[in-house]
Amino acid sequence: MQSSGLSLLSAEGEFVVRPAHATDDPGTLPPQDTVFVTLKARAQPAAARAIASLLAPGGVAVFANNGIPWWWNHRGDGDAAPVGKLPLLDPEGALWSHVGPRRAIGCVVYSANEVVRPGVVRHAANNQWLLGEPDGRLSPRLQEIVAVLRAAQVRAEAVTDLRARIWAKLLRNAPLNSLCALTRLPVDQLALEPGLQGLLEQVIDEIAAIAAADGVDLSDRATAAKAAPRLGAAVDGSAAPSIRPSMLQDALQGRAMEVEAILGQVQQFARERGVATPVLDLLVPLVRGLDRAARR
Ligand SMILES: NC(=O)C1=CN([C@@H]2O[C@H](COP(=O)(O)OP(=O)(O)OC[C@H]3O[C@@H](n4cnc5c(N)ncnc54)[C@H](OP(=O)(O)O)[C@@H]3O)[C@@H](O)[C@H]2O)C=CC1
Ligand SMILES: CC(C)(CO)C(=O)C(=O)O
Repeated sequence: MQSSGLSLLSAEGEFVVRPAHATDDPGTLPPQDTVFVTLKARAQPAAARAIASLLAPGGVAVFANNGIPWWWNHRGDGDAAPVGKLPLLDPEGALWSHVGPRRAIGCVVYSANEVVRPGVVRHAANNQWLLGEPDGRLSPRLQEIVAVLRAAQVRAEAVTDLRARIWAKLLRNAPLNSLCALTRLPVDQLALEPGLQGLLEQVIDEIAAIAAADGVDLSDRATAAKAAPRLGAAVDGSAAPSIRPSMLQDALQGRAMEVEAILGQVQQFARERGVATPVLDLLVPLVRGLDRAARR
């Protein structure tokens, strides 16, 4: 990025941006009003101090992530309660104590991408970014950030029901990311194997049942996710190119996987709410094992 900028390759065209600053040392940057965190969930706790030190007074960190975010239990009633922290996602509470959920904004991303070489990203499908406050308010800071993104041609939207949107995206990520990582198949080839299609549908039903226990009705979306699994994250109806979900990309490169954000914490919620999840119960240890092997 320092030498050649950041390139985006896409069917809609290609462009190169030259960032004003590109550094691996956030300490060299001045305080920021907004920090976009696009780290995998697993990398966030170790970066908590660096993220916090980048924030100007009144600054906010936007966490653009798949799965359950670390701030999930913050609903606007104080951030000191230890019960708020989710140990599977924030084991030492570093995100909770250094960044703090009051300085977090969540973001659900429908945009399939892969880094093909350093500084070069291939964009496969979709461009929808749903941003929301943990307490569901349509705050001025939320609206300002969405306006900045929209001015940059990013299809961003401020939402007041982010947790429901997170559940809806999990209908795709829990089955697709895990089954693609375990089989090494891209999304468009999963449906060619009848047994995999069946598993995928069962995971979708389990996610919908856990969401229902959390007060979120995903029946229609679950039906749609089963009907068009080959579309992956496609929300615009366009034909899906071959998509390798981020967890498959991690598996192929021997990187840590987002097991807990996409599967483990979801299973934990199911247990707390008494929802039976036989397929998730099988997938969680399998993907944890895959993750362990990939990182050896
Ligand atoms: N890829 C996709 O299509 C989609 C991804 N998502 C979600 O978006 C989030 C980000 O995923 P994705 O973009 O695929 O992830 P990637 O792994 O492609 O990118 C993460 C980046 O973080 C960098 N990084 C890791 N640790 C640090 C650190 N301590 N400080 C600074 N940079 C660091 C990595 O650098 P390096 O490469 O040098 O290690 C890498 O460039 C995830 O939650 C994912 O689930 C959501 C929708 C679609
Ligand atoms: C596969 C995709 C694009 C949507 O399911 C995704 O969110 C990911 O790669 O993690």
